[in-house]
Amino acid sequence: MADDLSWASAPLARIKAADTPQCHSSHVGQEQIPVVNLSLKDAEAASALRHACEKFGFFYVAHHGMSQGLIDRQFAASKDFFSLPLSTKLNLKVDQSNRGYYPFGMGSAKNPFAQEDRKEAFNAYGFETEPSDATPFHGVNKWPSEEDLPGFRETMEEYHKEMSCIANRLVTLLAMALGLPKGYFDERFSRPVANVRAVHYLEGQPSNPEAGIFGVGPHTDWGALTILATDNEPGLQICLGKTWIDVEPRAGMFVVNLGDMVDRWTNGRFKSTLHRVVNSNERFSTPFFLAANWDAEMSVLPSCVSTGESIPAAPATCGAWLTMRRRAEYENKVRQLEDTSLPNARAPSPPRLQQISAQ
Ligand SMILES: O=C(O)CCC(=O)C(=O)O
Ligand SMILES: [Fe+2]
Repeated sequence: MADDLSWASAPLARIKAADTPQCHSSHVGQEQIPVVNLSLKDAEAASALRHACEKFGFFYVAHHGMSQGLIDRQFAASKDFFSLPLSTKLNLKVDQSNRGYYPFGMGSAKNPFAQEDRKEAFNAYGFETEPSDATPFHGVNKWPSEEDLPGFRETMEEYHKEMSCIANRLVTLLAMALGLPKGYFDERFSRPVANVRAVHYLEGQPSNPEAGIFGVGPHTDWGALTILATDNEPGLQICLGKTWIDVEPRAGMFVVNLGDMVDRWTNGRFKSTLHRVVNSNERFSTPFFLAANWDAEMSVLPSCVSTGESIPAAPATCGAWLTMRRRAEYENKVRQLEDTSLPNARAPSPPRLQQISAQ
């Protein structure tokens, strides 16, 4: 795996570092985010998908096939999890495996100039390796015991499994939308790095974009695509042109966005769009992140390169990509902490764990 991080901070045309400030203004505008109806025949759905991917990188999916019952059960399970005593949750704290509990105040602020994201989260992957596996994103999931939270694991695993089916359909449509054979991407998603993340934006912790305080700071997703379920609380915004656009929750639909892998494979034809969460109230959301196989290639699709077009450098495999994005984020954070001239040095620190712990 290459060890050079220079690409991560270089102003690359296509590969957006997490801190690229495309959307300067705090102006929030309106735009119709398209809906892709998954009950349509493949060709029709693929055509709608193509338009959405080229223009927005974001779309709703309707008639996706997941029952409202399972969506509701997942949110109920997620709320029960976050209501556990902090000490129980902290026993499941994330490590290099990226599995388990992200406490509030530790976070993964993706914008290094912002403060920590105002959220707590729980992460579980659809694959496991040996507990001793020190490869980033590998290892075993960290579930609360059945005694502490009966049925939580079963619900989240069922949700993950059904989300994987929707994701597979989207991957097929993605290939068709690019004019490729239906099964073109199947091989690179045969053992995907896919995870479900329950997220809780805390009550009494409203965002304040001017002060650099966010539910989630501006970022692009690292994987191939993300399928997001939210409660009825707004907050998600995407950067179109130079304006932040609200993505309102819509009953019965998920929000889907493309991540950096698809942006890279298509050389920017299909967009991984900058987004953030600006919330006023308590909010729950559950993104399902689909990345390709660990060893899948990051190379640009031949059909997406015109003669003479230059292609920015990038790691060779999806695993190397994920590892570097994570490391770049971490190193940015360290740089930020060390550099007192950065804006965050002047902003007040978020309250630490003890201060917000109601348990
Ligand atoms: O909670 C949301 O609406 C989106 C969260 C998000 O963008 C992320 O976790 O990558
Ligand atoms: Fe995201």
